[in-house]
Amino acid sequence: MSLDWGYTDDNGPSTWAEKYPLAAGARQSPVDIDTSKATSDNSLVDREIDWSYPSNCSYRIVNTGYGWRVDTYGDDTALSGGPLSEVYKLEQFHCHWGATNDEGSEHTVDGKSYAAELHLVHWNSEKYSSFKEAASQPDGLAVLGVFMEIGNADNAELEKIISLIPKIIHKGQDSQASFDLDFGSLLPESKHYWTYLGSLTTPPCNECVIWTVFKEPITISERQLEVFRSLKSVGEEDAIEPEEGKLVKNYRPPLPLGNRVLRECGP
Ligand SMILES: NS(=O)(=O)/N=C1/NCCO1
Ligand SMILES: [Zn+2]
Repeated sequence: MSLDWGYTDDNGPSTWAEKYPLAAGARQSPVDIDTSKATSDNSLVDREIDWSYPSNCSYRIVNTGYGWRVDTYGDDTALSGGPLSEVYKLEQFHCHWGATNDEGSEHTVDGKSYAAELHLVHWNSEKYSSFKEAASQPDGLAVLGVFMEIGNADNAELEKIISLIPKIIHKGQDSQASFDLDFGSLLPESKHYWTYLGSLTTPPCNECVIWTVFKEPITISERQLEVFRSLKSVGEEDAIEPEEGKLVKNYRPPLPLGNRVLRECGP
């Protein structure tokens, strides 16, 4: 069964509002980060953003049909401070990329795209009893956005995930693995970021996300990015030509910031 949304001309971002009306809202993500509009806020400095993730844990990686997603098991994870008033738990992380290296990130900075963007999705476990409930609330989710640019070397931490992708080439396939993932290495050294109120960038595009987009990118190699692009959006049983159904891009282009406030922490 084909997806009722995706990233092709037939089911891509320009069509989503037909089936998912929230996608046409005024608090949508991603946005282009116009650095001239960013305002500093001392409260972001006073309460430094802080995270705690386990070093070794079992994870499930799944091909959702629109990318890879690593489901974590939330316990022993915590994200707090910065723009957040409560403690949030890590639910999952995933990535967005493009067909070529000059596109792929969802957020852009002064019109510049990066080659990919990593999203660590957290939910407000202090106020709400489940991820599903939190995803229906304006302060329910906190997503960390990390830009990825092409570097000469492989990203060793990402390689632990990328090495599993050949097991989930087709939509619906998953793989269970326990590995010692150093999340700290998936995040940039600098804690400087932009933050604004937005939405999920995938349907149903709920306007429930407090976004934190780090200013400093991490690196990924061209080879590693090509592995992302080898994923397929169709199931193994879907008889299509080998080159068809490749997930060469899965990013939503920016939406208007409108009258939302864009704050920054750090130069
Ligand atoms: N790209 S995103 O905004 O993180 N999208 C989602 N969807 C479910 C959880 O995060
Ligand atoms: Zn995402």
